Amino acid sequence: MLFGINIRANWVELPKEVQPKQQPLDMRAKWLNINSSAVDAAFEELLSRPSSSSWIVPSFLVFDFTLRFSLLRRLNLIWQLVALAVGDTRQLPNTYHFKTILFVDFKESRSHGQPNGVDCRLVCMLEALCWVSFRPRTASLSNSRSIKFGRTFPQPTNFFLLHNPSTPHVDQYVDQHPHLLPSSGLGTILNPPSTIRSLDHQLVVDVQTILSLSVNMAAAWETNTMASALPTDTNASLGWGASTNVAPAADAGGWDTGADTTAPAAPAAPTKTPQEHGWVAKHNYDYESYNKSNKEIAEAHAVAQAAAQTGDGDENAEGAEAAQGAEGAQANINELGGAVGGIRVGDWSCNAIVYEWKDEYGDVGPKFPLLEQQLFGSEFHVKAGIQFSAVTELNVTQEGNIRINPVRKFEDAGLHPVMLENVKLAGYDVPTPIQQYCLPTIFKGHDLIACAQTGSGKTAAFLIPILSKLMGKAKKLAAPRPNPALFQPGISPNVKAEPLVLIVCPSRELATQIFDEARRFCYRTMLRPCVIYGGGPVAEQITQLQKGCDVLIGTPGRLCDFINRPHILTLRRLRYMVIDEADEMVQSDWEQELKQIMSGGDQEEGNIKYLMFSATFPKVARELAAQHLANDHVRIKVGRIGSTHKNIQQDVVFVEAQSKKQALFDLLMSLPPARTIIFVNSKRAADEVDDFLFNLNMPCTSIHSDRTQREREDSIRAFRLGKAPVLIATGVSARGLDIHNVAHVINFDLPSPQYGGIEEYTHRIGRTGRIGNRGLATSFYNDRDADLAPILVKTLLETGQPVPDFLSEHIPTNWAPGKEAELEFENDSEDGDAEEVGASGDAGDVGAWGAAPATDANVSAPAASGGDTWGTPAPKAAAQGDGWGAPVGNDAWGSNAAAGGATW
Ligand SMILES: Nc1ncnc2c1ncn2[C@@H]1O[C@H](COP(=O)(O)OP(=O)(O)OP(=O)(O)O)[C@@H](O)[C@H]1O
Repeated sequence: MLFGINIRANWVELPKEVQPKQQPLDMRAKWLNINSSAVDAAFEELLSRPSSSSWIVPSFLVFDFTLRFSLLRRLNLIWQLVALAVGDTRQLPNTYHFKTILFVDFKESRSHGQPNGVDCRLVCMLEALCWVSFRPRTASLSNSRSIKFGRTFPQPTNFFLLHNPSTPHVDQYVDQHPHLLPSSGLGTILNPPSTIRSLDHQLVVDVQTILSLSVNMAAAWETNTMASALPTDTNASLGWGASTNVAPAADAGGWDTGADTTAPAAPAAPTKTPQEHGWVAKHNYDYESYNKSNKEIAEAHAVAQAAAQTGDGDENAEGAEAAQGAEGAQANINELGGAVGGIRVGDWSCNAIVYEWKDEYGDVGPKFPLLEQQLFGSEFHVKAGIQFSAVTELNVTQEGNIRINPVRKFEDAGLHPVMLENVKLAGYDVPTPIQQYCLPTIFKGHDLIACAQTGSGKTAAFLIPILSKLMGKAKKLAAPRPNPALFQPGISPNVKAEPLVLIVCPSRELATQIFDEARRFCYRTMLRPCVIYGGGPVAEQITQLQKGCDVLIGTPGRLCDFINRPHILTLRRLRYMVIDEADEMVQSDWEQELKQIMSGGDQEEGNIKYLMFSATFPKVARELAAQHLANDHVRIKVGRIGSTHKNIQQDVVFVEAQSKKQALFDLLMSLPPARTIIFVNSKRAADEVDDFLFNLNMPCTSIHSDRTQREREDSIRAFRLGKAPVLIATGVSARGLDIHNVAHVINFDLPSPQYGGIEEYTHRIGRTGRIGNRGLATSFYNDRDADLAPILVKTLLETGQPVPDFLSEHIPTNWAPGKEAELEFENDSEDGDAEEVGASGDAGDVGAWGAAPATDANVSAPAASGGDTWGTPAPKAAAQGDGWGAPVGNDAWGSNAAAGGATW
């Protein structure tokens, strides 16, 4: 049975008798039938190919892989379509097998374009194929999923891939996987690559026609009828079909205009392409790199590490570098495989290069110029911006029995000399306010809750003092470790990880980012940082731990997994535990994990200092957090808890739901191209928006929790490097991300209270306007966001942002310019006594933390003490208003502004 029909693009319902009756087969999938003569001829050609007579029903299955589903949904879709296609043997007299399965793979869109996307799709296809050919009469759909590769096909199957030339990776994939060919016994694939290619040429035009008709399957999924998924409304005002998912004409490859066709008029094409507007070309993936096996990656890694860390060390470094000359240095960088920040293309973030300590180094390790360049020299690091001084205007409030004297200069902080050098190498001239208070607090050994705006340097606020303090003691405290020169995974004796510092954070991306920062500050020291996170390669993470691990950064699930394997990880030596994004950690689903981690060591009571950090800290989270800390813990906040920064311009525009995608595209095309993050509230929306923009040639990528870890890391890397300067993300996956030159954040969906509300809003927009840079945040608002409106308006007023007319009813009645301090924010209110201690004048933010009355027991700033006798004098409380360093000229749109030549 061939489900053929006419070119008028009807989506024809599956005949009643083969419609599945029960879940999970109760799908709304329908058949796309095409009657174009050219396509039909090609189909006939396919059908005429030899096949086993044992096939009961020759039929076609057309899979449209242009859809952007998560891996799970893709699998479900495939399974369910296959089930539909073969018929339900419980309902039908015969088993329907396919003679031919035709996979239409025509468009490289983001998730498809990703290397793992390719693998996933082909794996899905092959699994589907296995299943179709193999399905026992009694097998249920769920059982069938357990069918694995390696089983031989009972009958030959024709397996076709149709794809257009813009997706050469399919050919590459088949070329690189000869085991898929018949000789392996894994079925008969009658179209070796050459056939695929010739088929491709025959059919490409028609495939594009199919494409133009089938793009909207996703909408049909929801609407119960494929017909409604087709554009029926030309909606002249927008130039788009009523269905927001309908692809634009620019992408569609043209509608068929045959005589019997009543195809809708194509929507108006955008007048300019993104590239004409100055956006970089959309990014093609480097499949060669990403298809490397873990073994190949590990080998390249070993070579690179050796290249980065050779030479006699410090004293010769300058001379060696000079001798190397520009050419030599370049050659060495090339040996790092085009690595940026010590991570090569295609490598896992957990395998990024770290400084490998050798026993013969004495107290301080030698310099390695190439490694130094990788760690500190990247142009992709966030640099302090022109508005750095604005950070100092914020009031600092501290609370608790202890009073901390801030340090105004790194030189006065009693840092280990190597740390001081690393701080300079990182380009930090002066500490930010949160650092001014955290450094002495941590040096003095207090537990701490610290709250400061997004992008204000909280990571360094804990890393610098902790690592500096440990540097002098590492030899005494650290666990034994193998000689890095001799270490061989699987052969060297197993050494368990016994970190001194544990940093826990909610997202994988944040974990790897903190790891990057730790790699910098551990440079030339014995302290070895490692990162472990879900989705990453377990074996490789264990290998890293076995090389030595003094500073461990991790996400809760993977941490608990390793803690439960005491031969891999023990917390018995732990001295510091840091919980980053602490409000998220204490409030979310991690209660069990956090409990296990906090009590997971057999350390002596009181040995561990607990430190909690976040930019937002609702009262309930603060109370929960405080339960984990010592009674005399210090609490520090910079500005109002959860406040946004006035370096971020916040625009709110009214956009109806159905117009959002068009509005988004128009917005991106109305501003100079610049690195942009677009936030949505669901994984599905992330997929859809990404598809929409990508099909309009916007250089975008996306990330959410259903993506494989490979895809996630690759997306972030592409965004960080500017290859894909538009990132679509769900909120959680982007918490804490610190990416150079993010000039624009767009809330495509505002975070309603069930999506994190105003705290989530603060974190999202805080991806721009970091560390003194200016940024723009645009939020799409419509009536569905009314719940958020009152607090959103106060947030706007607090930093002097204009309130749009449609939100003016939410302006508090007693509001007047200059009364920012009187705005009431529920989550900031407490009833205690606190002392405002820092920064410029304007009192008005007192009493945020409550609890014990403040005493005047000034704690002097740290002398070079605690065994770290590094000879630096104890810092004096410097006068306020140390300049914040020269502006680095990193203005909101900065150098990106130039149309036609955006630099990322
Ligand atoms: N003293 C400093 N001078 C210059 N740059 C700094 C300084 N301290 C930190 N930075 C840089 O500022 C950027 C933001 O820091 P970080 O990511 O720690 O912010 P954060 O406060 O943790 O933000 P979020 O709440 O969004 O996670 C980083 O790129 C960091 O390297």
